[in-house]
Formats: sequence, structure tokens, C-alpha cells
Amino acid sequence: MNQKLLKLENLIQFHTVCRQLHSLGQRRMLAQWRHGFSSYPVWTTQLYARPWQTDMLIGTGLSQCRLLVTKKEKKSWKFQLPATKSKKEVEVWIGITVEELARAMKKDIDCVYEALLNTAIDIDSLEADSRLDEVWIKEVIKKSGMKLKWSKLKQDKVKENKDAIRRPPADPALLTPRSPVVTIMGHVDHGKTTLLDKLRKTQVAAMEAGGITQHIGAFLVSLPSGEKITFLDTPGHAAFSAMRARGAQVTDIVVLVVAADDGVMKQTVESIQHAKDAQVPIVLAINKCDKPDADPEKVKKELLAYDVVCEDYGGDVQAVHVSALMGDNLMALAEATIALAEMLELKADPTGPVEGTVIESFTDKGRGPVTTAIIQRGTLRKGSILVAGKSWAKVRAMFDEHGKTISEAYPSMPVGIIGWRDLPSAGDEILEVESEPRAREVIDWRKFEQELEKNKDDLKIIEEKRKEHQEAHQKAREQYGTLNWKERSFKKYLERKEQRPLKAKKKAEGDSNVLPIIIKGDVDGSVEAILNIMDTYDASHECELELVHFGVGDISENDVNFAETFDGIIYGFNVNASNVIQQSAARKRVKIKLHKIIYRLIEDLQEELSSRLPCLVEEQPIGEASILATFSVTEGKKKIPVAGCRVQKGQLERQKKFKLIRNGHVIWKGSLTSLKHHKDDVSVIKTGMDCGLSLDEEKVEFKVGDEIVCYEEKEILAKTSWDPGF
Ligand SMILES: Nc1nc2c(ncn2[C@@H]2O[C@H](COP(=O)(O)OP(=O)(O)OP(=O)(O)O)[C@@H](O)[C@H]2O)c(=O)[nH]1
Repeated sequence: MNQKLLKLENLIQFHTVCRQLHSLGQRRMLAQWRHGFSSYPVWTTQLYARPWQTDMLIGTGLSQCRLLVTKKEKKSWKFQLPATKSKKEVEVWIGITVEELARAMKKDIDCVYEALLNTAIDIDSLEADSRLDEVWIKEVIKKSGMKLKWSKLKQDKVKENKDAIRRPPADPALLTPRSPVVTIMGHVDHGKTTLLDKLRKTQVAAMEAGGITQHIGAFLVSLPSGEKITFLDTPGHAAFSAMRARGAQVTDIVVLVVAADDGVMKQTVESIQHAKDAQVPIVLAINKCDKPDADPEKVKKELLAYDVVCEDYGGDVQAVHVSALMGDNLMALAEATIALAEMLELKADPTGPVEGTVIESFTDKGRGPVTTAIIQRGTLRKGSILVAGKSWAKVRAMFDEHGKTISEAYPSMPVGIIGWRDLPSAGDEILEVESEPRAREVIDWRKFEQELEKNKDDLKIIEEKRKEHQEAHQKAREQYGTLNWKERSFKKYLERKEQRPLKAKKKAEGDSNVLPIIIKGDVDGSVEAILNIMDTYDASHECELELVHFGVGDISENDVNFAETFDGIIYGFNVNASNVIQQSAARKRVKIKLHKIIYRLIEDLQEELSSRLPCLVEEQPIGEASILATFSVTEGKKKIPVAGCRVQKGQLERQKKFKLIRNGHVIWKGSLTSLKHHKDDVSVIKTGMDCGLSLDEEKVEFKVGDEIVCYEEKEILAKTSWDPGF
């Protein structure tokens, strides 16, 4: 009985502590308390209810103990089982947070944690703003002796959709012809940039830094006939498919560049596939026809295998032999493009609110956020109010590809737009709305929707964690299933003892061997450049580099949330993080690293990777001695080998580590059992002095001429083996 009272006392003490603990740190203590008590039958019974009923004797004891506790509990903790008559109703909703639930119950937040103790949920990972699953909401309410009521308000509070959307298709009578929007695609080095460059008559190719194509958006080419073609200045299918992945389809025609001396290559095939997937027709530009080994016919034949059938072969794909470098036949290519556009009967409605797509976005020091866009419907004018992604603009100014201010932009026209509040992303849909308040309303709605999505994701993560814990819990139960509580407690004690250092190491390794990162850059080109460098990462065996998110624009709350979820680091190139974002990141313990030079950013990344590697242990010599004589001393019945040495360098320190070297090979490493100068035990022997020493390994025999080295081990920081090549 006394024992039972003692257990009861412990339980009371436990509850008192529970009620006193408030902060997260204290909550962890709470969890430790729980562990501390887990060897008491009262608690272990709650944890592992069924399997131990095999042990009848203890089972009976336990049930009595439970009975006793329950009775006492009824008296002393009325808040737990308050009413038989009318239970207090608590209004809750799906996705309620820990804090909100406590508030709804009019209880301290720790009551929620307390109710979740000894359940499969990991209370250590529960923050005040963590959302609770339905099952846990019910558990808390039940354990608190209250009655659950699903909140109508929260449940039914479906916010009215305030989003802006494209208009329905225009009345055909309003449609007027528009110029084609063209993307140039093809294999690396087949001449895309040179072709664009020649078409635009600028020197982009000559200014290319490190072989990475720089781009500013789009430009217009006017033919002598007065026809116009809009070329997207984003060569390569990566940009094309990135836009498509975001749901943006701006391209009407793909000019497929194939070098006549090289033929169809991997990215030629990928480009064809992208064009087909997007159902965009192709005009073939067989480039480098100026080269002596150019073989345009071979190119056409090779393309047959990919269902690109040129007109000569009875198909409908126009092929133009060009030399981008010499500027040969480019007009024919433009005319072929126009001919195809005519067949496509490209038309748009130039009236009414504007619709378009962001091609590029970047922050300009003087002008703020700038986008290049292709207008797809309506006519854009100064003063128009636009929304794109989660940003809006009152158009302050517009400019063309030469930087010239323009007053109107029609369908298919590329246009630079100034006046954005934030930076939209490439691929974002641009829509004109009637007023600034309406733009704000749209943005608010979109942010709200994003928050909803995030909440859904959070719930998913919580659910996954819960499942994981349940499985682990189940396994633990199976493992202890046939044991009685004494055996179980002992086993757990042994395991804890064994696992404690191991677990910590395991955790440290587990945590440090993955580096999740988020990359943000000022323009697509810079993000692409960084990602290209990251493609060279080849040190996953040391630390995995996990790119969880990337994009263009300043660091946003979304990025911080991503980083928090993945425990990652945000790297920004030529972008900003506002004070609000920095504060939020600090609160969430998210590191934001901003750089203005790509190689500095990569260096920083290398340092971060290095910091996650386990330290290397380096031996630092303290002293060296040579063995001049060997003898043995008798200690009891044992004969202990002793080496007579002279210190040649540094000093020998009794407490440090030692190694024995024979003919350049280390034959022993360990500690000394004695170090004597004449007959005195000493702790240090300096250069030039003689000494006698014995090792902790008695079987090692000394030989005259052996070397004894005294050293200490120092941990040195490891460096990542990843070499990005600059
Ligand atoms: N002889 C000859 N060389 C060309 C022609 N067009 C491009 N080149 C050369 O081919 C090389 C690659 O040209 P780029 O225009 O950079 O090729 P790209 O397809 O844009 O390459 P990436 O941007 O790396 O995908 C350069 O050295 C050009 O000078 C051409 O018509 N004739």
C-alpha cells in the first residue's frame, strides 16, 4: 500500500510540474519527466496497456494502483473529469493550433501538451502554432473531460473567391491579326544565341560571360514588308519548359536550330518533344551552312526519325539553310516564320482589359521591380492597374527592347513595365483590373489561398509524422510485448544506456549530412547560372545538397517558410530580404545569405557544406625520443618491459598519447603506464633528458633504435571535396 501511495505521490508531483511548465524548453523537461516516470507501473501501464496483462500478479497490482489513482484523481483534479451532468463545450475547427485549442478550452497551453503525453504524437515537435489533426483535437478534448463542438463559423467560413481571371474568348468580330511570338530552341552550341544576336543586331554573344546565355526578355524584328516577329530572348528548352510548367504558353512558333555540321543531337530531340507537347509548330533553321563540312540534307534525313518531315520530304516543316554567323538567309527564315504565322491565323482582341504573361522580371536599382511581358489581349497604357502572381502594379512607365519609352503596347508586343509593388515571376499571368483597391483585393485573396495551401501541407506533414510515430510506437510495443514491467524497465534502462551516446551522434550525423537550400536570384539568368554550377555538385557521399526551392525575386515569407520546413538555408543573389522577412527568418531560425557575386555565394555554400562534415582528427607531435636500451622490471609475478630513452625533440608528457615506431611503421599506439627519470615518477621529460618508460600493452617488446612519439589529437575542420571548377 505504501508503495502505491508513493506512486500516487509521484503522479501528483508530475501533474504539479506539468502545470508549472510553460515554455517549449520547459515542455521538453516535461517530456523528460515523463520518461523519468516511465519506469513506474502507473505510467508504463498507460503506455503499454495490453501485452503485460500476461503477468497476472503484476497486472492485478497495476489495476489496483490504477483504481486508486483514478479515485484520488477524481477528488484532487476536478478539471480533468469535471462533470457528470453537463460537460463544458469547446468550439474547435479543423486545423486549430495548439494555442487556439488551449484558448478555446480556456486552459493553459500546457494542458494541451499534457493531454497529448503518452500518445503517438511527438510533443517535442509541437509548437504553439502547430496545427492539430482531428484525432488529436478529439483526444485533448476527451482527456480534458470536455465536449467537442465543431465550429460552424470556422468550418463554413469559406472566403469568397476574389481572384482575377482571364476573360472568356473574345467575340471573333473584335479579333485583329497579331505578330507571331517565336522561341528559338536547339542543341548547345548550334548557334541559337548567334542567331538571336544577328536578328537583333546586338552583341549579346560577344558579352556572354562564362558561356551562360544572358537574356533580357524579348524583342521585336520588323521585316521590310512591315511584318513583325516577336522573338523571346530565352534560347534553350529549359526556359521554354519552365514557362510551360508554370502554365504559361506564349510561344506560337518554335525555330529549331540544328547545326549542319553536327546534325541532330540530344537537345535537338528534347526541343522537338517540348514543341510537340506544347503543340507549337516548328520552322527548321539549318545553321552553320557556311562551314565546309555542312550537310543540310543529312540533318533533314535525321529529323525524319523524330517525325519532323521537311517539305522536300513531303512534309509541312519549312527548312531554311542559314548561317547565323555570316547573317546569310536570315530574311528567308523570317519570311518562313511569317508564312507559318499566316497559316496559323494568329489573332487577338486589342480592346478591353489587358492580359499578358511575364517573360522576365528583375529589380532595377533606380526603377524598382521591372518586368518584361508579352501582351496577349487588350492594349496596355500608362496608369493601367495590373496584377501578376502576388504583386500588382500601377503602370508608371513602359519601354521597348531599345529602352525607349512607349505609350501603348498591343498584343504580341514585348514591353518593359515599371510600377510593380513586388517582383512577379517569369510565367506569371498579367491581368488588368479596374482599380487599386481591386488589385489589393486580388493579391489578398491569392495570399490567403497560398496560406490555405501551406496549411494543407502542414497538416500533411503532421499526419506523416504522426504515422511514423505510431509505427515506431507499435514496434516498441512488439519488442516489449512478452516482458513484465520489471524486465521491460531493465531492458529499457540498458538500451538507454547503450543508445544515449550513439543516438546523439546519429542525430548529429543525420542532421548534418543533408544541406537543404533555397536559391533566389534577381533574374532567371542568374538563378540558372547558380543552378548550373550546382549541377557540378559531386560530393553527395559527404553531404547531400538538396535544392528544395528556387526562383526569381526578393526573399519572401514563402521562402522562409520553405526553409523552416526543410531546415534549410536561403541563398540570395542580387536580391533583398526586407526587415520584416529578416525578423521572421530570425524568429524561425532560418539563415538568409545574400550575395552580389556568384562565386562568393558558391564559396559560402562550400563553407556551409564543409561545416557539416565531421571533423578530421590530426595527430600533432609533442615530442620524440629514441630507445637506447631495453630491460624489464619485475612487478609481483609480472615482468614489465621498460625502454630506456633519450628525448630528441620536444618533450614527453605522461598524460598524452604515444606511439611506437619501428622501421617507419607504427607498431603500437596507446598510453604510458610509467614515465620515470632515474627512480622518480615524472609527468614531463624535456629534450636531451633520459627516461625509462613502460606501455599499457605489456606484450610489446622494445628494440634499441625504436622511436617513441608523444602526440596529441586535434580536431580539424574538414573541407568539402566539391570543386565547382573556379
Ligand atoms: N561557322 C559558323 N559558326 C557559327 C554559326 N552560328 C554560330 N556559330 C558558332 O558556334 C558557336 C556557338 O554559338 P552560340 O550562338 O553560342 O550557340 P548556342 O546554341 O547559343 O549555345 P548555348 O548558348 O551554349 O546553348 C560560337 O562559336 C558561334 O560563333 C554559323 O552559322 N557558322
